[in-house]
Amino acid sequence: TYDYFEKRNIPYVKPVPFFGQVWSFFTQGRHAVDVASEGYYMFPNTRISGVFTLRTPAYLVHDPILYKQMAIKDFDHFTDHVTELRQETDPLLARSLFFTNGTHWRQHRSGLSPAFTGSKMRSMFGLLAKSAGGAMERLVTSARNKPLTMELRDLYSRLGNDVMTSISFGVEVDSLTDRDNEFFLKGKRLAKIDGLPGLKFLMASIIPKVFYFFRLSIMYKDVNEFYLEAISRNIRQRETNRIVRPDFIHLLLQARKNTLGSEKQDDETLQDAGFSTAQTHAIEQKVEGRLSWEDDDITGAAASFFFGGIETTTTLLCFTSYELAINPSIQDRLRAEIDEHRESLPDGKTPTYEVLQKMKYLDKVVSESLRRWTPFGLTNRRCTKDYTFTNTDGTQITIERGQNISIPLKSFHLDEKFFPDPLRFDPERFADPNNINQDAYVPFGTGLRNCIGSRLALMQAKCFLFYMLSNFIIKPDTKLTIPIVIDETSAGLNAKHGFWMNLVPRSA
Ligand code: HEM
Repeated sequence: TYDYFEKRNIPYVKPVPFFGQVWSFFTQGRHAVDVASEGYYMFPNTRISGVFTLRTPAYLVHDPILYKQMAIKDFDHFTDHVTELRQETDPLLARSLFFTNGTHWRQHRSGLSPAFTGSKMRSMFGLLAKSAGGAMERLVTSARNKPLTMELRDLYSRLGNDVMTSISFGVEVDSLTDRDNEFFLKGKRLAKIDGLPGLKFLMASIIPKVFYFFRLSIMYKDVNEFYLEAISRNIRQRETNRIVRPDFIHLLLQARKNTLGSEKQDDETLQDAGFSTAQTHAIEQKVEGRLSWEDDDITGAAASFFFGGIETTTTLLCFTSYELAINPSIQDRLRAEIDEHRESLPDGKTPTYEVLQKMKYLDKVVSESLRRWTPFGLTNRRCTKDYTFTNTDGTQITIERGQNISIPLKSFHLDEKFFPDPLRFDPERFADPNNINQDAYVPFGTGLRNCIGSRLALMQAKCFLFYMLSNFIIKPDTKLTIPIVIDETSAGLNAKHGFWMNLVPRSA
């Protein structure tokens, strides 16, 4: 078994007998993404390297151009993600986009894509700005002109939960005041990727076959039951009372009735959500049949927005706030841009989709934050059809059907051959987009299976930052560790000791 890569002349990380790389995951006290990407730094002169998970060989892509080819031109060889979940044990996540494969994924993705276009995002923006603006007003009131000491992951995950509950499920909650409301508590358990669920998520990604065989589940049973019941109830109410609300449930009900279209013309003229927006690829022509969008499919889709969207967007906001707190000149410059644009707003405070897109410095700050602190540092593909390519030394390599492939997005972003002085936070890298290596800059992945929610994530992060800097100056609290210490036990990217900040009201 362990001579697999030797025979193929592919450099590989030497395995610990029987455990392979899984041993390092549990013994090295390093973050899972760094352990999985270790071959990237060991073998700088190859397009791909090998690794063993238990006794099974798997690949790590080193060359962003190879990733791009696999994800676009040769997509048919790599249509799947590696994870396999059972609907009996994980009824929500097994139906969600990230975890479905094959024909079901094609039907699901082509059905959902029209719900994420720029024009749909703009029409949802009102709900988002209302939820975030209301929360910000309550925060300002509670500050009573004095600095608030807050842990920002808690704050942003509350705001994010409320926004997603509103735009996904059509329910308005206030998790700043009603701190233990059921939607927040369940949403937090749904989006949780540290502790036990994080460990299970890692297992499902690293050793998917073992995970499947033992019928393990990622999600808590009570969370599945809560959402399946809440969404079915919500759909029945809408259908009985003919309620129309510009949110995801509405769009998915349109998909069910086959009436969800895209406003192509509008989308062509609409400015995109930012430099980092993941490009849309058409897969429609390759889809056989349509998904019937049962209630459980609609719930599964909405749950995947929580699972894929809340932690990642919260991470983006936390690390951006951290950088702004320790780089006051960047914060001042961003605040000046926000103030300038706020003056042009009809009510002088509520941002619009269009105004956010006009803010160039905001876009640079967010783009750089996604590079420096990649929220989703490693993605994967499963080879669905044998694939041959040429390595840097001229040898032909064939990846066989069924093999797993990891793609180290974080390593691309922190590689000095693509981004000089990579650990420095410097929004000016994005001053001229032509200077950015766009194959290596992939915070939302690339190709037909890239992140479907990039517009929503950017729009939400920019809206929250707009409100935060309009109302507060973000300063490090004494409890904040500088430089930040990463929590190596979390499956996502998190600070070990929290994001403790002082929010100083600007009116103080
Ligand atoms: C800053 C925030 C976010 C980051 C950095 C991020 C990043 C990513 C990445 C890297 C992937 C994998 C792409 C690939 O394999 O090529 C992905 C997939 C996905 N993301 Fe996001 N994401 C974010 C926010 C969101 C939001 C807000 C949503 C939903 C509303 C979302 C929904 C999804 C889904 C459903 C997939 C699976 C797509 C598929 O398999 O077809 N993400 N995301």
